Amino acid sequence: MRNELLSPAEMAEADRLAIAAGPLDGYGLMQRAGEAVAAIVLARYPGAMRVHVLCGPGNNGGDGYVVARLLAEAGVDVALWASGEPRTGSDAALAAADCTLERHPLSAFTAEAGSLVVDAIYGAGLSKPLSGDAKGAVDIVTGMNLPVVAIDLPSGVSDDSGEVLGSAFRAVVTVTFARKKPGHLLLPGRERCGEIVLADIGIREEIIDQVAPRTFENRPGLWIATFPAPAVDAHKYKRGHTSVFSGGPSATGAARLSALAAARSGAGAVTVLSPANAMHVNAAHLTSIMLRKVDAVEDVHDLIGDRRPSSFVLGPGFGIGDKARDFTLAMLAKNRQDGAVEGLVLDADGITSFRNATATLFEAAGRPDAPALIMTPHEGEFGRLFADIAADTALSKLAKAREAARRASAVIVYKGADSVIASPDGRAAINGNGAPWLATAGSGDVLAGIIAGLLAQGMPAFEAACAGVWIHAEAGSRFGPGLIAEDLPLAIVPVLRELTGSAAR
Ligand SMILES: NC(=O)C1=CN([C@@H]2O[C@H](COP(=O)(O)OP(=O)(O)OC[C@H]3O[C@@H](n4cnc5c(N)ncnc54)[C@H](O)[C@@H]3O)[C@@H](O)[C@H]2O)[C@@H](O)CC1
Ligand SMILES: Nc1ncnc2c1ncn2[C@@H]1O[C@H](COP(=O)(O)OP(=O)(O)O)[C@@H](O)[C@H]1O
Ligand SMILES: [K+]
Repeated sequence: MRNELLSPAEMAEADRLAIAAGPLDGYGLMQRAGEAVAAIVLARYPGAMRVHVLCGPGNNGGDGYVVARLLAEAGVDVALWASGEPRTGSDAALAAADCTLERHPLSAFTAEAGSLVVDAIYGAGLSKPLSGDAKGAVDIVTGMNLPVVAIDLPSGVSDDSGEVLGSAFRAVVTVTFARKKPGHLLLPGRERCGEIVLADIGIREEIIDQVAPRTFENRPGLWIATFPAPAVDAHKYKRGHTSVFSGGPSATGAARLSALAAARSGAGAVTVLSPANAMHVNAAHLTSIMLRKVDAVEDVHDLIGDRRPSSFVLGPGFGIGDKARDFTLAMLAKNRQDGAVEGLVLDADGITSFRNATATLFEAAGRPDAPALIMTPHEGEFGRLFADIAADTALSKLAKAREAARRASAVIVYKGADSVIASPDGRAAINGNGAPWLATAGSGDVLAGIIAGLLAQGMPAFEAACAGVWIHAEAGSRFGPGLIAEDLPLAIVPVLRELTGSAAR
């Protein structure tokens, strides 16, 4: 299954190109869409006493008229409710003309317990918050807790941002066409869609290739081709060396979590870089992970010269201030070529340290041949580096991450229940396999370590970030209740095993 997500403009373009290429015209695509929805309704609700089909004035409503006609032809008791007249000459007007069922005004909508609702009020064309008869219908259906099958999107959910505009249906199943849309994955939209069924309406792969979408669902297919596996003649440094900066004596655990995660993700060698006064604490808790004293910037240069770690993590438990800034800039000043530093994962305190020095950081990251910078902010940290972007209510989480990545010349992992990974080259992915069990202290430290471990093994920065987010989320979701961050490095092992198996096929 392909992973592209289509924005409203891209979906409209795909429709246009598909119609131009034939053989289906706009009404033909609409009939395919309606057929797909009717088939789902008949398969999932064979015993539905009554189906209420709610049609809006646009093409989403057009799909609804097709569904109403097909269900009635199949012998279902259908009640048809309409909000507004389809525009003369539109595909929806053709669909409405072909549907001879009696039409009731949506403003008079009533339903009975045990009935099913097909929501065809608004889809991709949603332009403002639901009001009037549409909002009234949502209130009635929600109040009665009736099952809803949504066409394309639950009405009220923005397909671009996943925002709920005013109010929205909560669907059991949402049937969408050609590809999913960002609003199916971004919160709160994802929660309103229920199960998402993707229907083929005859928009071929070549058409999607022509549209060339830059947004993806974060699934293994997106990055498995670059997922690392050790070569037959691998030795530990060849598998990749990750170094993780530790905080002072009372803040060392976070770095060790990152280090362990980097090692589990396959880096052949991992070193914790510790201030002198925390060496004993770290030494007491490390076994296979190496330890090295690093107090000053010169120590960072020496380490890179001697041990050549290919990736770093800086931030977890590190402390905020000059030292974090100096170390970060020292690493970003190295050249990537000749196998020197591949990249740096900047997390937590590392991010916050640049709150008042963003231009310096972004400039360093934007230098040609600079190591890749991957930043992993949660919402609070994101606002510290990108206050104006964070405050812009016109931007979706996807657009915010994308704009931040471009500005910072960095891969941005904008964390949360719907993490977005964005590359400065414009690609972005939305993650959907997480679970709230991951909201536990130290979980982010583990994520930073997994990404750095993959980076050290030669995975490109965007792919490493996407893979890290997916693996972390998958491990946490499978583990479930009781998860603490210490469990995560081991919990990723079965996930890695499956990925390695599938990469080998
Ligand atoms: N031929 C095609 O282009 C196809 C379109 N498809 C369907 O067409 C849908 C998109 O159709 P449209 O672009 O006509 O858009 P919609 O049917 O989603 O919306 C129709 C119009 O309603 C108005 N509107 C939007 N939100 C409103 C609100 N809150 N209050 C009052 N009025 C509002 C707007 O003027 C909008 O253009 C897709 O979601 C999909 O279901 C599918 O049939 C596949 C083929
Ligand atoms: N409700 C949730 N559902 C899924 N993933 C979540 C949820 N809440 C947090 N996460 C994930 O858990 C991790 C938490 O990281 P972070 O906020 O940095 O925590 P910490 O600083 O304690 O390590 C992130 O990867 C985030 O995406
Ligand atoms: K809808």
